[in-house]
Amino acid sequence: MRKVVIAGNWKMHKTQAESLAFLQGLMPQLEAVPEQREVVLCVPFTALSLLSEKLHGSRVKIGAQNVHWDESGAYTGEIASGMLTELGVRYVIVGHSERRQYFGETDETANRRLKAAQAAGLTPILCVGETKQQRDAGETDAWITGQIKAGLTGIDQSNLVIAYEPIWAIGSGDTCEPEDANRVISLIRSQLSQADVPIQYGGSVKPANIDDIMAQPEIDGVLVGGASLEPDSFARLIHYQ
Ligand SMILES: O=C[C@H](O)COP(=O)(O)O
Repeated sequence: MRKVVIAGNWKMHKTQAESLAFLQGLMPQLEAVPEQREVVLCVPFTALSLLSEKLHGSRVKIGAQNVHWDESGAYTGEIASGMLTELGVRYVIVGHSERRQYFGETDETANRRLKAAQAAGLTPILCVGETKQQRDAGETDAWITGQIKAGLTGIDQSNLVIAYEPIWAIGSGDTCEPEDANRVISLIRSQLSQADVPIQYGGSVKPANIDDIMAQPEIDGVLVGGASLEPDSFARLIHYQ
């Protein structure tokens, strides 16, 4: 049976003080989360240490939002895998569309980051997704197929999560129809050599649509931005029906 992974991506939000306030609201709502659901919070580098300590032994695993491919070196502003594992970080987002759009990341650099993450024992969450223009041109399937092929070259699929995030659905309130997301995720799964890789959907997931999204047979979880920033909202996503 495939694992379900419900992950929040805080992006560039929350100071340490704000992170603590979030935890105060979330902690009482972590009881009775079904065993097979993995709950992850991918937080800014500056909050990793604090949250890792506070959430130790809880149902919530900590994730980072990026990792460099080298173990150390002259890479100003970058963070190495060993710096994350030392803090108890378990997951790391790789190749998010915002990294690709604003910071020049590519399938090739995503692939290198994935390898470094896995070598350190981190579970990478590889993000793929098409633009509105590509979707309207009927290029979604070819684009996603190419991203998966390039991103996963030489990757161990036994320690991997994939997130399908159509770029036009991110932060827009314009969610992909659950059946449509299910179809693309099925296409991604058909390209994998391992059957048990969890594949998430991401893009304007919120309490109002989580149940419909998680009812789809191919969708194994969600990667959530905006709706992961408030404890009550994130708790509702964790406790989807
Ligand atoms: O990583 C999360 C995605 O970019 C989705 O963000 P969103 O839930 O705010 O649309």
